[in-house]
Amino acid sequence: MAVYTDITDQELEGFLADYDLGAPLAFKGIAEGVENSNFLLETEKGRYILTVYERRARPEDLPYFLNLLGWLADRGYPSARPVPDQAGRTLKTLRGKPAAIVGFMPGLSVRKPSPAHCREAGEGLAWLHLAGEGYEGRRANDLGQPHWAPLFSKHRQAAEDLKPGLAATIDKDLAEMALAWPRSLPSGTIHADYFPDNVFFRTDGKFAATIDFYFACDDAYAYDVAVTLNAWCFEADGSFNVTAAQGLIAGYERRRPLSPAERDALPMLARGAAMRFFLTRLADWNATPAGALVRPKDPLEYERKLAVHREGLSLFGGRA
Ligand SMILES: Nc1ncnc2c1ncn2[C@@H]1O[C@H](COP(=O)(O)OP(=O)(O)OP(=O)(O)O)[C@@H](O)[C@H]1O
Ligand SMILES: N[C@@H](CCO)C(=O)O
Repeated sequence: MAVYTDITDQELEGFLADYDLGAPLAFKGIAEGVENSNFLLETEKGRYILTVYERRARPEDLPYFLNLLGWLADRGYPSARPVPDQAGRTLKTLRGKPAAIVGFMPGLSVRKPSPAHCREAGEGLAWLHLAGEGYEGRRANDLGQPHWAPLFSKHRQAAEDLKPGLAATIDKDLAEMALAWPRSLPSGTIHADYFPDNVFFRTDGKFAATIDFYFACDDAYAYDVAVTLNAWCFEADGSFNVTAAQGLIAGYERRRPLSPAERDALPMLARGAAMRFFLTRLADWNATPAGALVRPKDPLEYERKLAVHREGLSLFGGRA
């Protein structure tokens, strides 16, 4: 479950009094997600998502995220538009925490994406990159390559506890990545967490919408592709599905062809992207008490993905 903040009927009524949304008809907590508290809200005017921002999202970053959602929606990208109150404000406070209402996006996420889903998701990602061009908000990637070694230094012991010997392997990876990390690829606004649970499809399998922009930042577009390859193209047995990856890239290139430099960089970017999610999962694992209501995600899933990329398996078939 991810409802960390309970909202009473009275609090909801008080909150909605600032808006022009009519009376609430239904209101319920959403179990999915781990970061924030999300509620499905139905009013006389329509369906919405009310989010109370809980942990990782820094309050000073929230205008960046909400303005980005508005920017993308204005350009026809299927992302949830923030709803302003009567004074034009989209970022509000509820129970002393930052909160916002955004439009409800129809569609369903898929648990086990097929190569066809990967192709559609790839196209949705390229569309996002193009729609984000010109957005003036700036946010450095605070989970980008320069931040990995400092983050790992706080959690070395947890890595050793998970798998003896792992800390030294990660140290070596981090040193190699620091030397070889691509630094001059085309960059712009990226999603940075484009996982299957954040992408919705129509019932005919077509891409429908993207949600959860709370890691969005400025970084290389190809790094976003690499995050996506890792999240969508590994099989349950830990193998990398090259067909799904090729489909994802082909879908992406329907809208935004990758340059030769971006293609060449993908194996290293995918290795780094696996490191990023291994590290944040490791940190969460380390910080979550046994028996907590929200189970942290498994860091070892990403340690295995990291190991696959360490072997240098080519994303385009054969070995690199
Ligand atoms: N705009 C939206 N339209 C429809 N459903 C939404 C929308 N935003 C969120 N949801 C629903 O709420 C759930 C949780 O949302 P979200 O992924 O943003 O939460 P989170 O706590 O930030 O999660 P995560 O762990 O993925 O970072 C989604 O799986 C989806 O079911
Ligand atoms: N997508 C992330 C969680 C994001 O909030 C992960 O799988 O580790």
